[in-house]
Amino acid sequence: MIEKRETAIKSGEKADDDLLSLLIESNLKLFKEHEKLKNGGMTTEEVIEESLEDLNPMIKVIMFGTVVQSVGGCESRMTSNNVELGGITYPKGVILSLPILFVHHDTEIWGQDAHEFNPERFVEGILKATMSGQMEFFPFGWGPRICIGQNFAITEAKLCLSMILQSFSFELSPSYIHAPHTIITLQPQHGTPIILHRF
Ligand code: HEM
Repeated sequence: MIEKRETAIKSGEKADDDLLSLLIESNLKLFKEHEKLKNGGMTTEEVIEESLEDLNPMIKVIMFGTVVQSVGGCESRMTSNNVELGGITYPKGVILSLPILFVHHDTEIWGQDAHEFNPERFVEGILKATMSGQMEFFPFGWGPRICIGQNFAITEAKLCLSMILQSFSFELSPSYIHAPHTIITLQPQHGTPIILHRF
């Protein structure tokens, strides 16, 4: 199956709209730059082996998420007819997306301390944390295209933090530079150097 699809993609045929073709296409691109390819190419086994071993699992997840969002997202997020939302009429063909970062920092929703890291605002639940009492916190998106990794990501974060906190206390290193930026999710541009103290 892999060989058949690879031949089709290499000969310029439009790839099928499914996961296998997306993976083969991105693998072909990656392996074009791979040294081994210059020495006669790779077997299907090597492609499978390499794609499983060489690719950092997190990069695979991000690539997949990005591909799914850019390929599938545009079709499902585009207005198919004129629609009215919040008093504004959008014509057919407009791509709508949720400005998560802006909504999460809106002082009209969260109050004057919207820009402060204050997890205690959620102490009585998410609805009570907003001025409107409405659901306006959606870090993983919402609706049918909500992040499929939500439960995994939350469990992983809780697990990692609780394992670290069992053995270490930690503080932010003075070398930390506060420069958050967004690549799908909000990230520290220069990393987050921390100093660990073993108990
Ligand atoms: C803190 C970690 C994460 C955050 C904040 C996050 C956030 C998001 C957001 C905002 C979306 C877009 C939802 C939408 O379009 O409405 C999304 C989609 C997606 N995420 Fe995540 N995500 C995280 C971790 C993960 C993990 C660990 C995985 C996989 C194991 C993952 C897989 C995906 C996939 C496949 C989609 C596309 C879903 C679709 O369009 O149907 N994410 N994520």
